[in-house]
Amino acid sequence: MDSLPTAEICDTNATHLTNGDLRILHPVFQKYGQSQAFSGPAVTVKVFEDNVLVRELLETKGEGRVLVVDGGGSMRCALVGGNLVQLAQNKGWSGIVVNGCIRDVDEINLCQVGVRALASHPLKSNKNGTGEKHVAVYVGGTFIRDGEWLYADNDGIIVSKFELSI
Ligand SMILES: O=C([O-])CC(=O)C(=O)O
Repeated sequence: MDSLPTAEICDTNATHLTNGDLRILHPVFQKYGQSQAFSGPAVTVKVFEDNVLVRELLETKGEGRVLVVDGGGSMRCALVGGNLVQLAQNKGWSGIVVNGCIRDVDEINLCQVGVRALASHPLKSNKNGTGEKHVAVYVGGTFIRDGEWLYADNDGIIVSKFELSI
């Protein structure tokens, strides 16, 4: 999916940056997948070392949305792997942002879906189904609410209260 350039969004939305309607995530994410730029309404999920809810959401129609997974920054297992990214692609998600780790990097890098995560980790997560869907999450130093708009490209990731146009 085509996306507005994040640098241009920042240049043309100074007021929204000041009042907090537009927030820039800390530049701590690695880039995976073929898509260099993606955007869409955020769907949020908060989990810890358990990815059952992540799969449940990716099994629904993506309709160009971006799944934001707050995994609490855990460096002890992967919340998303090649199967889930393939599923996301098949269901029409435009991207996945993970405050945590992913695995199957070589497979993910062949997929069209844009993926951002802190790091890769070879271990799969627990499968107990704990966590919360559609709650406000704190990722990359900013709150992200379900339904806010997320824009990611090679310069960074920003989140906006409203859909943006230039
Ligand atoms: O199922 C998982 O836990 C994650 C994974 O490895 C995949 O998506 O391929």
